Amino acid sequence: MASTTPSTSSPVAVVCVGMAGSGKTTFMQRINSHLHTLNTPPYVMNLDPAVRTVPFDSNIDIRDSVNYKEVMKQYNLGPNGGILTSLNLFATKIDQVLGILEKRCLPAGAASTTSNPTPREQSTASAAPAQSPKPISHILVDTPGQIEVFVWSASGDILLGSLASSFPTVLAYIIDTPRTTSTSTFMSNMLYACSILYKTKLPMILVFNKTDVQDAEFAKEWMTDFEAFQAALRREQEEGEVEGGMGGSGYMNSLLNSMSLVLEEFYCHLSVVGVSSMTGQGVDEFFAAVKEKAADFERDYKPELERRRNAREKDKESKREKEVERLMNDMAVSGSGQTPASKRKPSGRCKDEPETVSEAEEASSDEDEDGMGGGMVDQDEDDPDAAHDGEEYDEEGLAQRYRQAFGKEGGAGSVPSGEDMSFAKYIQTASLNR
Ligand SMILES: Nc1nc2c(ncn2[C@@H]2O[C@H](COP(=O)(O)OP(=O)(O)OP(=O)(O)O)[C@@H](O)[C@H]2O)c(=O)[nH]1
Repeated sequence: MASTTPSTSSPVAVVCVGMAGSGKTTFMQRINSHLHTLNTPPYVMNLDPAVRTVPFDSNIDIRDSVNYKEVMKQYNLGPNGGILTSLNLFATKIDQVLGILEKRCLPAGAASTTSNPTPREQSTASAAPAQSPKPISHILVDTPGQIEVFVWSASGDILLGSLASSFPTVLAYIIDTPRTTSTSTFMSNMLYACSILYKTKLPMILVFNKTDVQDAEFAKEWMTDFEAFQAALRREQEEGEVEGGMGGSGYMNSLLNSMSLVLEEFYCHLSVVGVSSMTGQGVDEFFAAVKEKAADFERDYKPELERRRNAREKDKESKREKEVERLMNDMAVSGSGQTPASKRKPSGRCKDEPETVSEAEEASSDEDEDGMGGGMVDQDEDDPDAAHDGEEYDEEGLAQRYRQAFGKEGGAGSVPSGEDMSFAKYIQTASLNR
């Protein structure tokens, strides 16, 4: 997978997520036209496969690669399954997508991969920001309305993780302000935002949208002043008691009270802006928050991302080493003078040694479950030449792999003797008997 260390001149990726109808697409349209007005056109990606029309020009559009309706038909899926599968299919092209993004958006020489332009790129080449004299400062990403399909799916993980490995990435969580004025819907929205922050581990901006209909000051106050939230809660309770509504529920109130205390810490990590995608009010404030969060990404989030990536690599490496060690042990068990006599059967075969390939595979998978070894797969993953399919998985290939394993561990002089090859021999015998 392509990975480039983002430099300070890297564009910032702004990923818009939010509940259905919160105004993601309208917001994207607004910030897109704002950047065009400033003569700093962004690079735009649409990841919503189900949207019929997009009110802005996108440089990369998932609908060019995946036909959502066809996916639903072919896999016999409903709308959400169709979106999820379309995203999965698109995620398989992430290397290509990153290649294009890096080529178009990173300063010359910084891109780690190259790629051919997509048909859309070719067709919109004249309007593409790549041709613009100014470097790209922002990558804008619109996501499907079904927020959970993107945020909680493996493909969403892959897309966000890949983006963040190449560019400072910021989440813009769009909130429908007029529908968040009650303490309970406000708290539900905050908990959802908290879960996304926890899941993605990316810096987040809360965008209270539609401020032309409902001012967002109340929300900002609730997030900074615990007592203001409590007062609103009491007010709702009194109204609820008068009207006999849910506001009077003692359980709900104490839960909301506690949640607001718990979330105080979470609020500190967020930037909050009120925006009207209709009028453009608050957009400057939003871009100031993007700048701040991009700096946070470089300072706090990137080292953590790199730490996790290194830990994954280390884990992979140690699994590979364990696997080679296991093979060495297997061969030692079958070889002469290396296994204690007490552990051997009279035939020379260890009592735990499997008789057939399927037994060996079972044993290997048992070990994997126990966390004892990474299996053969890891080795093959990193050695495409070692990849095989049924017919080619012959004894010669096996012998060669054993020789390689020995060569790696014990040097050229440690190629096993005829007797030491007994493990390979029994596999040969087993495969002849199959
Ligand atoms: N008054 C007002 N209406 C808005 C604003 N932003 C969006 N809307 C309206 O909210 C509705 C939903 O907007 P969209 O942009 O389609 O929302 P979305 O989140 O992209 O929707 P899905 O992708 O279908 O989930 C539309 O009717 C918009 O016109 C705003 O700032 N003010």
